[in-house]
Amino acid sequence: MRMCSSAGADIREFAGPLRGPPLVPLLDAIEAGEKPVVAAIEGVALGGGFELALVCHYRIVHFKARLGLPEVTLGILPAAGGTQRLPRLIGIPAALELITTGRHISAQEALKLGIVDQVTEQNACELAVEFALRAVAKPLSSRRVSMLTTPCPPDLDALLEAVTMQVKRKARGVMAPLACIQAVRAAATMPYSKGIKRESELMATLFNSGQARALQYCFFAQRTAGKWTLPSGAQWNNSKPREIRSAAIIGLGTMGRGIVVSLARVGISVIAVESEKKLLETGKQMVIGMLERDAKRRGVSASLNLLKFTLSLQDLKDVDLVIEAVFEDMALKKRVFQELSKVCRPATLLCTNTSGLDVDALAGVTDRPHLVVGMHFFSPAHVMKLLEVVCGPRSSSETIATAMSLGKRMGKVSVAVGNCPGFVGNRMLKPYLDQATFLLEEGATPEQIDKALEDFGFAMGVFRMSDLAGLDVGWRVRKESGLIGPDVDPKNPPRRRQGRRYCPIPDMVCEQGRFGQKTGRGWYMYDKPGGTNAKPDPLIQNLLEMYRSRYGIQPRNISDQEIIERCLFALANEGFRILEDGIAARPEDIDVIYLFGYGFPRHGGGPMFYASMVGLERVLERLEHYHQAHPDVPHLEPSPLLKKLVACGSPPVQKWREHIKTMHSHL
Ligand SMILES: CCCCCCCCCCCCC[C@H](O)CC(=O)SCCNC(=O)CCNC(=O)[C@H](O)C(C)(C)COP(=O)(O)OP(=O)(O)OC[C@H]1O[C@@H](n2cnc3c(N)ncnc32)[C@H](O)[C@@H]1OP(=O)(O)O
Repeated sequence: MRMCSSAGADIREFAGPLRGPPLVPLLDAIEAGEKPVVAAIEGVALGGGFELALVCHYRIVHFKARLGLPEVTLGILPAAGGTQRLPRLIGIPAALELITTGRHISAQEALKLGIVDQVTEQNACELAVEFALRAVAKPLSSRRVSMLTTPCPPDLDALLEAVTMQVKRKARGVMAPLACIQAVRAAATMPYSKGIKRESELMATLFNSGQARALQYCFFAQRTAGKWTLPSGAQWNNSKPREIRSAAIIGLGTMGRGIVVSLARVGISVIAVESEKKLLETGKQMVIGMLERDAKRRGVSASLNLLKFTLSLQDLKDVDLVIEAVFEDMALKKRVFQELSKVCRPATLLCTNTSGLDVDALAGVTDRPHLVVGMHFFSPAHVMKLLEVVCGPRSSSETIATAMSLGKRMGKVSVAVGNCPGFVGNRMLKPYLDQATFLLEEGATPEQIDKALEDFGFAMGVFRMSDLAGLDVGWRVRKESGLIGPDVDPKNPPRRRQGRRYCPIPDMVCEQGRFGQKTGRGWYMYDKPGGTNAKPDPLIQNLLEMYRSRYGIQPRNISDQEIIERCLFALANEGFRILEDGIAARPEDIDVIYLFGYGFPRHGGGPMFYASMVGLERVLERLEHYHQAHPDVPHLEPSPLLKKLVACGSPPVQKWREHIKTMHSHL
């Protein structure tokens, strides 16, 4: 049997009624056949493709092939016998690890684990034919994997318990890995005929679950997100990116260092620029350390020869692309861009790593606005997968294509977005953070809000995340935007700014020098500056109590449901506005940004998919309810697009585009 490449079942088919003959009896029949069947595997054998290989009597694999059972990442389990055959073939511990993580393995690892019989650098198909001819005379009984007895460790229960705990810790609230463990237990404790029934029952519980729908949506959303289009008709598949051989990074702070590492490890020459000798030296040492650790982990040599460190912008005259990563200050960035305009050759692309400033205003101070684009990395930039490519109204299609392709080369999930304050991710963060602090005023604690969000599946609750990011960043932005400081009208009521509700608690926390993990104190307390172990701080509790009594706020019990609804529906509501404004082209783009940049749980699909899963009508009703209770919070007022979608019968996410008037207008 030749398997050029099989990615398994067609995932799109899971959305509708399943067609075709049932797979399990078909596979059982191949295995039970009297003629030897040899699988020749090239490319990939994943999911159902791998399960098909498991019913063959022998497996020959090309050395570049990859194998795996990634079903768990789609919210399901390998339901064509995979959970029953793999443990029989390689034992419980190894099978559990592969099935519960869904990771792909190389041909060499498959050989080591005993999954395949031979790895070849030649044509796998030709070798398989030779193999089959030799196998004709041999008995097949020991080659029928379903007939084997599962090698069972003596401490099976303890092992399964340990893996269950590990899975629960890593993937809180996720159903599929737990069902996988139960299916593997069946392989250890039941004959194949019963185990396969158990596999099918477990699959049935997962198959129609919201989690499976969300995870399968994420699979396609991630692939859709790279497919940008502009109103001009220019798009991902008709715009040629430029080849980037050399780049320069301005600023060796946390972001700059991460970007240097991301570029150098994919073979791009990098010139790193700092303004002072001491900063340059510190940055250089840190970059070298990061690259060396990264290379050691990947078993390659560190590409230090690609790096150059300098104090002079003059050294950038020949680079293909510059990424500015200086302090988040518009005047400073403008000075840098003016200088770059003078120094760099006319064809050099000028990119900014701003997390929310106007990319077009920066383009406006250069001699080449069409070659200016935002490349918003997420911290730490060498670890986080997300890249927002911010398209100004004057960015050319070639510039966008180049930034998107460079992101892909660096292993990022790149999403093209429009230019507005905060772009997509940080613009949506504002209403989310506001709701969290309003809930504090009303009676919740940081740990209660974080727990509700972490139980929902977020990698980190909003306060722990803010402590990690640094509270001073937002404080500075609020000062610059006149929300605090001398510009505030003294007649302004204390908990209102610019005509709407304002919570000053985050400012009060910063006034005490509590900037988060880096100062050892923030919304939580830590063992030391830079510590990561967050503990509730009685001082924050006191601050909240004093604050409430000063403003006569009677604290009330707030349910987890209210926390989730107010934080997440406000988040999605801003997402609808972003779609209306044409800042994101598709709901999938917003979801991918939140999945890869903000720790939104994959099994929730992202804020927009989550809203559709809850039901748009319900989201609208709850937002109306909360807006009525808090009329001074405009973010809670349901967006016109949400209302329109509900009026149109709440179409699925993939159909929202048909209802959005201004699609692409700002990209
Ligand atoms: C009450 C009801 C009871 C119901 C019981 C039901 C029982 C049903 C019995 C079912 C039997 C189960 C069989 C099996 O166990 C289930 C499966 O096999 S699930 C599928 C598992 N496979 C995967 O998860 C693989 C997914 N794909 C990948 O990992 C990668 O795509 C790749 C194959 C490694 C290739 O990667 P790249 O080269 O980077 O390319 P892309 O990722 O960009 O993909 C290119 C293109 O292909 C599309 N695509 C890839 N795989 C699939 C797939 N399996 N199905 C559909 N489409 C796929 C991908 O989307 C890209 O297309 P584009 O989106 O760009 O148009």
